[in-house]
Amino acid sequence: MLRMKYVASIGHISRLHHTIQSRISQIPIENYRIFSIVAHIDHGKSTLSDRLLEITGVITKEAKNEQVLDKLEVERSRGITIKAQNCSMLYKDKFLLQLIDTPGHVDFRDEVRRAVFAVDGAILLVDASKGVQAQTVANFKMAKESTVTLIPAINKIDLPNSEVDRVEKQIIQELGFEKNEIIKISSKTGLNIQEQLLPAIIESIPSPSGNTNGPFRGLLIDSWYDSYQGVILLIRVLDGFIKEGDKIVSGQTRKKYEVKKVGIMYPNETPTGTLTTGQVGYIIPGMKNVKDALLGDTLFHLGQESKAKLLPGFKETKPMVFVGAFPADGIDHKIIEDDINRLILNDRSVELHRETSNALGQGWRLGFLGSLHATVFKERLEKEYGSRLIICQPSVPYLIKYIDDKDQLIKNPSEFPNSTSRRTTRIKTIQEPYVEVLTSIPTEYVGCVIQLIENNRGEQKELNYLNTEDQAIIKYYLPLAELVDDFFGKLKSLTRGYATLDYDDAGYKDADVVKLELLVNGKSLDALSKVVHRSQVQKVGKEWVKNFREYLRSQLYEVVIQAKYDGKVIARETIKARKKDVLAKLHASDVSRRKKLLAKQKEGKKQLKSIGNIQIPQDAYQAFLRK
Ligand SMILES: Nc1nc2c(ncn2[C@@H]2O[C@H](COP(=O)(O)OP(=O)(O)OP(=O)(O)O)[C@@H](O)[C@H]2O)c(=O)[nH]1
Repeated sequence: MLRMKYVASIGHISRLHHTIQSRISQIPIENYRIFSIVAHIDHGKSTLSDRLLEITGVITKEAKNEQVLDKLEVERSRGITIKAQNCSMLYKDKFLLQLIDTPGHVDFRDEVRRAVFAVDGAILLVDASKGVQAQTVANFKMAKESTVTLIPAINKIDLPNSEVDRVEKQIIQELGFEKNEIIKISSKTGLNIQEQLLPAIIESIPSPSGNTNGPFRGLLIDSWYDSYQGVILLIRVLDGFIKEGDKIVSGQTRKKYEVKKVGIMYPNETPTGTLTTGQVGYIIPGMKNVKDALLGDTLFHLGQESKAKLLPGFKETKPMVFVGAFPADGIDHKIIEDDINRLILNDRSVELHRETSNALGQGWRLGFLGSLHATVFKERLEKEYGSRLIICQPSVPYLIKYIDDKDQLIKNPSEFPNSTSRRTTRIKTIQEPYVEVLTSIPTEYVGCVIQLIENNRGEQKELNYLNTEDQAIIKYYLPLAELVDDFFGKLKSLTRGYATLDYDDAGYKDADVVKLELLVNGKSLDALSKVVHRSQVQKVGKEWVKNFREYLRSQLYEVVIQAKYDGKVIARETIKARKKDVLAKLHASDVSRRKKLLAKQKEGKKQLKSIGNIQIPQDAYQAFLRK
């Protein structure tokens, strides 16, 4: 019975797919639109996507599908979009609207960049209660550079504290739009979306260009791994068409594949058997390794590659925040490694290397795009696999330049050269990564934010007051190490949550940095080493030894905790030995038993000493690192 029901539902699904395909085939390419939504974090992209999906019938209102395109559990629980998703929509059976959703957080800027590269237009969404923010400006500039058509829209106009006129003025004066171009909507209630936003998408965004009869050319926009189907590629067909069974070749890797399945995202994978010029959809090429899917790659029909032009491709994302990770007590190394590898299948920007620490044993060094990316990954690991990890403090890569013009990138602080090796290895300079940051704040906070930037080794570049006069945007250079060290948290608390921030890579600059080590009874705890600026070394060293002492339970032996750099001890704390009275319960006259117990205690001490070890419980590391 159950099986028949299942078969019937499969039949129903395949009829549905067939209907969608025949409906799409009636729509001419002039009525296709490929667009994206870009905005500052939380300004409502995912909510607007939901409304568009509802209006076009992809999802029903009753289904209460909130943030349908945020498919990862952590995206829903944190209410942020991490992985860009795509969905095709049929509007009144006359238009094929193809949306590429984008993540809002700055760590995922490259995903936004890719989406913008792959579309013909974008909706620039601004929250009516918050106005133009750092990421609005950054996204606006990025979209302008790639010459996509922009539709400015003020969202959340239903909010009682919305300031539509003020925000409209900002958009006109700061971003240069005309008053009549700006659309005012509520993604929550749906106000003006069908009446004004959809017509604007259709009227302003150009239809895709491309040679429908030419040799097939596909732009690889995204890829993900499905445990049943393998690697899935999201492509935009630039010329020609692709169908199931076609043999294709990658322009960048020259690897060949046979296309097993072809379809559109509606909102999940929906087979159509073919994709034609101007359509965005997925193909399943039987690719073994997701790393072979180079985003921005051009795909051709096998044998036709010389007849069509290869696109320049996208810049590969580089991990910039590195974290040591070790299995917590009782967790199997192999099991957790499998879990991490499974997660990486779907997050190609994570870098993974094995690493061994004298203090924490066998583990890994993971590279992430930013500190939120690192936190989200850890949360996913815990939520999706229930595994537990000890995560070390994040660090940034340092570039060592040698006299003989060789360069070396150090991603693990424990490998950072100390002063002796600096002299012997003929190092010319050491450089650290910088970012160019945009921060928007209410004007009353300008003074204290500039102070914070200076205290964190930042260098102010520009200060602009938005013409509405209550908002300022500061542009400055900041060492990435400072940004990673909760700079945003400090900025938020200083401005009572009003500050917003966006950053972009600004290359490497010379840095006076040293390796700070934490020693317990003379032995360096490598996993805790940190590279710090010379001006901060005393302060950090003192804090370190004090904090670590708090988390170490008293031991049978005296414990000396030291912070050391360049061969010098700069801070020290001592925990006195805990005396265990082994004779406490003994009767005074029991001399032989007394001697025996004292001898046993002596032997025990000798054994521990011979190991030369102090028992540092793992929760001490965990508590220390969490602080
Ligand atoms: N009142 C009101 N709230 C809205 C509107 N649009 C979005 N919101 C709310 O604003 C919050 C953020 O919305 P999201 O759609 O998650 O924002 P987002 O831009 O996708 O966020 P990221 O994916 O993290 O960049 C949610 O609580 C939404 O319910 C609106 O038009 N009116």
